[in-house]
Amino acid sequence: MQPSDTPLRPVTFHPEIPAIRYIVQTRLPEEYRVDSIATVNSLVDAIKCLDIRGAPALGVAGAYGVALATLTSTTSDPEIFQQEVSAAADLLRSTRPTAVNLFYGINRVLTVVKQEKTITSARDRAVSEAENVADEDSRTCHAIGEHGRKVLPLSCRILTHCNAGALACSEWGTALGVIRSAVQAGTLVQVYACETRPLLQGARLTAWELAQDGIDVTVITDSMAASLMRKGMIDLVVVGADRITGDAVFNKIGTYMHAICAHAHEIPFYVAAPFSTFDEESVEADIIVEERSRDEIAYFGGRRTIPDTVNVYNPAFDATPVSLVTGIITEHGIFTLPDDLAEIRAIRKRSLQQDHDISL
Ligand SMILES: CSC[C@@H](O)[C@@H](O)C(=O)COP(=O)(O)O
Repeated sequence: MQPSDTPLRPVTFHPEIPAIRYIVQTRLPEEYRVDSIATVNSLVDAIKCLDIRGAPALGVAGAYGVALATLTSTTSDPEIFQQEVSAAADLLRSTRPTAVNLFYGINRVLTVVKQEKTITSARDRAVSEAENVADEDSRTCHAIGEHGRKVLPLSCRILTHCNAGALACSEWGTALGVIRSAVQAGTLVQVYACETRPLLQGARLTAWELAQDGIDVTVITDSMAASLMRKGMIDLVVVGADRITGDAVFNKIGTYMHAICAHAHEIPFYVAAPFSTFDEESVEADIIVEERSRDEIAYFGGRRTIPDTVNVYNPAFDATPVSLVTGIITEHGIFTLPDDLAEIRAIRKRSLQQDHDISL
């Protein structure tokens, strides 16, 4: 079991080996296991099967993956080296299409690699930029927590969906970061974690994380949420996001249903996400929603639950129109769309410029 006094980091990089270590999230809660991988191909497999998952953690894994590619390349030709690292980045980009943070992390490291003339300097820059992506994400999550906790009443019952916690980030979490910061500041919080069909990230991961921290958490099935709201048992909803376009928030399938129910019951619905989750120049229709395998729905606990001849539709995410979102809690404060679009654009432009300046 994870020692309780160290921050929970689901993915870490060990350039001296070189290897990426990660908490095998598909094994939780039965087993807390940390595995090690030494190739980009193994990282691709770990991402595809959701051993590593959650938007910001995918960004960190993508960044580490590109850094790993620089260290595992055996060529001494700088041109071939650049080609190999770019091919590894393409492979990592092909793993999951919806969470924009994955592309953000990969591109940050690839950009610095491309600026270097020698293999040695490219490796050094890649390793330190990948660590920057991870460290920035953990600072960002703490800032999101600080901004978010201020909107919570002193005692509240919060509904969340999927896992937007430390396991989905570098540490602390986005939605669960808000909860952790609130608890730390003395707010009395009771969390209802929706189990999150079909892969149960809420039941397996959110419940595990919060229980580890001694935070009051109760798991409910996804279909119970509306009824709890109607009974006055929920004060607000906080979820994470995989991508935020100018008009919609993409998050785990089922999120939209909670947003509609919250709206019907006049319950605030917050999204907690870093700026790296914004894709504000796109709109909902531009985004590819990942469709996952039939077996994730057709089997439960190893047993078949659907006749073989019957179709299954398994989109991993849904889109919630921004009109249903009370506020987007970020590291720079709380925003609403479309009202704050210009400000979001300006902040994004400034931080992209900063990244550029730092990397030159
Ligand atoms: C801070 S994580 C936000 C989202 O990535 C999370 O809510 C989610 O939908 C994760 O989906 P997953 O398919 O488990 O990667």
